Amino acid sequence: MSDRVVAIASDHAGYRLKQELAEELGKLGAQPLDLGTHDEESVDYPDFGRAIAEAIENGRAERGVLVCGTGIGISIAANRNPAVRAAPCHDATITRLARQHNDANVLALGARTIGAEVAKDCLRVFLETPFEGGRHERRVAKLGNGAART
Ligand SMILES: O=C(CO)[C@H](O)[C@H](O)COP(=O)(O)O
Repeated sequence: MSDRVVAIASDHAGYRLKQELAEELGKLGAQPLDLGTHDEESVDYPDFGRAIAEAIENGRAERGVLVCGTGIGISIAANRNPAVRAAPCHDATITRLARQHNDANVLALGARTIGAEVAKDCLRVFLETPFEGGRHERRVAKLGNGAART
């Protein structure tokens, strides 16, 4: 993959991991679009889930990466936008399946629940794994999400 814009955002709990993953995105050949937060001062994760969702919806980014303490709250926030299919993931296997079966376009990670190396594995698999299509196409269509397949 090359020159793909990937938006990335976190709350305070995910800030440090988000910084590491933004650097990793560059190493993987993607262009990180950092939508904050920019330090460890306490903030509200819905604001950052929404920011990523808007970047996906308006085409500024092809995919997104979100980090909060657990990956749960920030993925709930992003999934309120119908352009988003955000998947909270904790290892490479579930990340691969989130791409192959669910065509997830946002990866959500928990900085308090997984280590940085596992998070980097998830990121690589998220970027490299194609959607399988076939029977999954029909099911993803029933989710009602309007985002283009990526
Ligand atoms: O994981 C999260 C949401 O799902 C948040 O990062 C977490 O709730 C933040 O907690 P605190 O304000 O105690 O740092």
